[in-house]
Amino acid sequence: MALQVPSRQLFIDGEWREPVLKNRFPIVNPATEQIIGDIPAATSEDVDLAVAAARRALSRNKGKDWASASGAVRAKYLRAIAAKITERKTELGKLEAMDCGKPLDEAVWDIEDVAGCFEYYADLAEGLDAKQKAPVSLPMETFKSYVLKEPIGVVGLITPWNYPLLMATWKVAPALAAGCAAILKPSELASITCLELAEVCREVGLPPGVLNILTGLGPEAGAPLASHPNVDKIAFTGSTTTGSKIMTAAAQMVKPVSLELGGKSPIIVFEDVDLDKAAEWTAFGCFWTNGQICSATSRLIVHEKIAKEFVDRLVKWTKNIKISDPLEEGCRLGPVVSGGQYEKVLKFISTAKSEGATILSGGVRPEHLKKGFFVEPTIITDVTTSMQIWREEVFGPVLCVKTFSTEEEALELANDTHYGLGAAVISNDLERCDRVSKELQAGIVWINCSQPCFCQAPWGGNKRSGFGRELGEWGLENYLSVKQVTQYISDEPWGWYSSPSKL
Ligand SMILES: NC(=O)c1ccc[n+]([C@@H]2O[C@H](COP(=O)([O-])OP(=O)(O)OC[C@H]3O[C@@H](n4cnc5c(N)ncnc54)[C@H](O)[C@@H]3O)[C@@H](O)[C@H]2O)c1
Ligand SMILES: NCCCC=O
Ligand code: NA
Repeated sequence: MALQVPSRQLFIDGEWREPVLKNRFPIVNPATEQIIGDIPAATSEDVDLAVAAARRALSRNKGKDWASASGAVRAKYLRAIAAKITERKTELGKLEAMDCGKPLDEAVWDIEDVAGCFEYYADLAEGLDAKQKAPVSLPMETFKSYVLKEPIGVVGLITPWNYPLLMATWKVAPALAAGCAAILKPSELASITCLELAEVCREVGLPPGVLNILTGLGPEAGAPLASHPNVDKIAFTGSTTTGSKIMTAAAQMVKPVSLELGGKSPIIVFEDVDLDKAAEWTAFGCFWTNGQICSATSRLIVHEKIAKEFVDRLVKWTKNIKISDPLEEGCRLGPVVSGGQYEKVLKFISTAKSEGATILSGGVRPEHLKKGFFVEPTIITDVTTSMQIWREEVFGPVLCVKTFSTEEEALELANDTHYGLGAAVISNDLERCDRVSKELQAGIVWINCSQPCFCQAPWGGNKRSGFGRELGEWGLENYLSVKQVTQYISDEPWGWYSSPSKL
């Protein structure tokens, strides 16, 4: 059953605040196309207030309340947030499903991952205390040196709609663990659960200003955050086009950025596989989260010996996927996130057709669903490497297929992309898998699976998929600044200049 969406304001300085310009915009449930609530629309005026609140949070009590408190103190808040999220797991999962259209079972799984990620970074925050003052070995005994890891400062976190609360958490949890103060700007297409995170922070008594959450449009709320002179770093997940704009804005102030961008990831299926196991991973790799995963393995590269049988089997697996309202039991594919995204996905499919590809399966709205932004899982064959469908990210349930005859050819096809986020290889020959993994130009390689993601392991891409790594210890480093402290420990004078006392 659907839920009432809580009506919230912006979260600034530990309080709910109406946007300065008092605007709001509607939330649309993509499965029903109905308006189910509204969210506040922040503008640069609210960004200024949030940045000022974050600055105060860092300097309050000379930093002792947050930025220079021990990691153990911050870990307590992170664990309290994790506990509240776990308490509200079913409700948050439902709200997520209603907002972005992902099947309820997936949404609840995401919320569990959110709680797990806060717990994980609570552990790393505690670990940080022991790592302070790590000695650096120097070649001169007259000096000694150590390293301090300090929070970068005020960070702007800009996130997408495909995993609304999870993508936010991948940034918020390590930023807070590091001792930063943050301003989160979630996607205007799915912000409900991020506003609930604000409520959770309020309930656990997170110090005011440590996390501020501003909902609003990219150009109105995201852009002023990216270019704000008092924001010390921007961490962004979203499209390559927006990532490039953010990098340009940040460059004006030499502000560091980390960018998790789009992808067009390959999955290579060799001839020695178990067809059903490989078909299920191929379907999961592309159609999970309604195909809206940055790392979706949306280019199938299959050995020509098994191609016909494999693709037939794959079509059977996709025909078995339950497409329905995300809240219906057993749903495995919901609608894409919005009307705009629905039109975009259908346009990709019609362009593929007009360029000469074959829409082997899907490509249309499922007949039994008259409303909602639903697209059937789509498999496209007769693809050439110059076609748009091979080159550009669709961000919808669309898989394109090419065949290969040698390992070398498979790798050439796999690496034939400006992106470099994920890649998968399926084969029973594990030596081959290792060899291929080394050659794949991607930040994440899956062997005999596609998409599983653990908060302990690094996440991020190469080429136009961005740079920097989230998750794991790398995720924490994103929010830490390294300070070298070097001391002269000899009693002797330095002796470089002639001493005036000897004149
Ligand atoms: N690499 C990853 O880990 C990862 C994860 C999830 C999604 N993605 C990518 O995200 C994209 C889909 O998400 P999306 O449609 O929300 O992306 P998007 O780039 O349209 O929006 C992302 C965020 O940026 C904001 N934004 C838009 N214009 C802005 C501007 N000029 N200045 C500052 N902020 C601005 C948006 O409001 C939103 O919060 C896909 O390309 C996908 O591959 C990448
Ligand atoms: N499983 C999380 C993937 C995030 C990218 O879209
Ligand atoms: Na929505």
